[in-house]
Amino acid sequence: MTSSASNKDLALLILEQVENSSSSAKFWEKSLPIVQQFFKLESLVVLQSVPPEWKRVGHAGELPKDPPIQLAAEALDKFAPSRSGTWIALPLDQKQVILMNGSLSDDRLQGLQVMLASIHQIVEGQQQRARRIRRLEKILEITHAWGQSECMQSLLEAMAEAATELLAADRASIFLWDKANKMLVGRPALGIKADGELRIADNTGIVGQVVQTREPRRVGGGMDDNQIARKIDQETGYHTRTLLCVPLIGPQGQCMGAFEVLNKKEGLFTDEDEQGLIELAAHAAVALENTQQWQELLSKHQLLVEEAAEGLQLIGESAVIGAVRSTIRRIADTDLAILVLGENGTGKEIVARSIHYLSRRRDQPFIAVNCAALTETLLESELFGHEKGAFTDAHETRAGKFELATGGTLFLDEIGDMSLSGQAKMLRVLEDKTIVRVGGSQSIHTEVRILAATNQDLGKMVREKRFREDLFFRLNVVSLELPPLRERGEDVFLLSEHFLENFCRNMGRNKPQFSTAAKKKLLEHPWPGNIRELRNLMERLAYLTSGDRIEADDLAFINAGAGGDALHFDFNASLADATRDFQQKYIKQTIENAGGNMSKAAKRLNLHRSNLYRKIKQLEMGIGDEDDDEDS
Ligand SMILES: Nc1ncnc2c1ncn2[C@@H]1O[C@H](COP(=O)(O)OP(=O)(O)OP(=O)(O)O)[C@@H](O)[C@H]1O
Repeated sequence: MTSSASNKDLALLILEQVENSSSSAKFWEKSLPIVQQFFKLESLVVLQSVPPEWKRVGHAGELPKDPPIQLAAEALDKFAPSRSGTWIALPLDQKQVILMNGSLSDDRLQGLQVMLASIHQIVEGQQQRARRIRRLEKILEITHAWGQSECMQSLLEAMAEAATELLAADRASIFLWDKANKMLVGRPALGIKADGELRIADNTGIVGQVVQTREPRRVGGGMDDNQIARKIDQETGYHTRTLLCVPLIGPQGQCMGAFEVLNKKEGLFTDEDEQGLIELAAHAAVALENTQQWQELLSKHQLLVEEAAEGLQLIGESAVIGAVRSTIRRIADTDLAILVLGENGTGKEIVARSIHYLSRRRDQPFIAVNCAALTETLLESELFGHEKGAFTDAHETRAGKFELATGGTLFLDEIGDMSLSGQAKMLRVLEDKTIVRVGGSQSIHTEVRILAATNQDLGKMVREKRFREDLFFRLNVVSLELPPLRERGEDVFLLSEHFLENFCRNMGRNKPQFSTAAKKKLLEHPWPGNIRELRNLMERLAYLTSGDRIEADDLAFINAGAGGDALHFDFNASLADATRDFQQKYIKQTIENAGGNMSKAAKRLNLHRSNLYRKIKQLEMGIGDEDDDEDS
């Protein structure tokens, strides 16, 4: 470099090094020799203050054994050049100082300071941006896996590990805020082996301050050291030297706790570390909230499964029901296809549900399809789903029952009513274990357990070629036959008590007792409608009787149910009309059962005799004119 070269030439030369340097150390390595040569200096050293030490960032010329550190400190303190003998100290920013050994006029020194400080600022800015990009890339890489985590403990551990790595710290903990109990729960907890959890009051130490103020805190290196809660250190057996703690702010702006890192491996936590931890904490809060919600959903789901399983009571002490129960227990946890046989209302669906809830599929869906209720075209789309536009009404793509039941159980009720072409499609799916949605072309794998039920004689249907033999064998690996209610003896009474108890509880009334005659009547009835008929009768008794006893006469309409018109409802009628119709029939039947004795009928209906007449008039029944009444 010629002596005529100006400060401007020097600046351009140094700026060139900014472009070509990948780090601040590289920049100084390249630019210090240029400065040294330009000013004919003996040596230069760039020092950075890292309390309580000084770190050498770069040098040119012969490295002095004993650089005048005191001079560097003085220059930094007053933020102006300082001289001592042939040494000059020039502050570059709040932390860095350049020490030069040589002769330099005050004028040239001032020009050099302005130039170096500006270029240093450019270098630092560039380096900061590069570090920020690297940090964000690292955070993205780290946090990618968090979104899929379903286990809180392993998520917290992964977060702590990521923070120690990102900030070159020794340890990290996440404190979740249990606001209701005013506690902070730290996990993973340092030195606490018992359950890996550290519980402290939410106003304790730096963590307490951070959650209360929602402001980050940095402590250590002599500054505010007394604020470190040594009580926690004593408890954990760990010595905290430096600490950085930021709040965990959830997606809705709520403070969920704090993220804390301890003991930076070298020096103190910096502004950039703080920024990095804030960014990491933002991702951590989202992942924690998702995992918390997921776990809440999971436990709610498990609670619902428990409730559903507990609510499924297969009532009955008869030998036949005992045998059904023991078969269910034996086959439930296999994946065998089971065909449940029995008349309508004998409990086929409740048996299928019991099998599902006793199997390892209990946490997965139980999906029931009534094959009789679906037309042939509907059946296919219902079972296998359809693609958008597959037919006129297919406005949306919809998954079929097979897909919805994946992992669980598919119950095909009234399988005997499935058309032959439906049976062929069903057989193909059972064999291939794949379905294709209507209007689609992609094969979708399904993994479901099939349970089927029918009230028809499938063997006879096979012989008459109305049911495919191959499908019959596939569905009928094990068959379970449910006897009609009339063959279950005393079970009728147990079921009656069970249903009546449930209905009365729902209504908030005490369960009435059956008289001996009423019980006899229940046991003698042929129950053509099976358990459903019995259940409906108990519902009506719960609503329509009011005393604490049920007499045989109260059961009058079970006979009517078998043949008469009392049980036939017009389901097109409004509720008001249906109620009126029911009341008319019920009163008429009660009067008949009482042999036309209006006082007896009124007593049975728990009405005053005159009120019964008023009711009859109001319902326009045209019977039992008060004057015609012969009883009393
Ligand atoms: N053993 C039982 N214990 C308690 N409740 C039962 C029992 N069996 C059946 N039920 C109840 O009786 C009603 C009819 O039972 P379910 O629907 O299981 O019969 P189903 O044979 O599937 O009828 P369908 O053939 O009409 O489909 C349901 O309310 C069911 O909960």
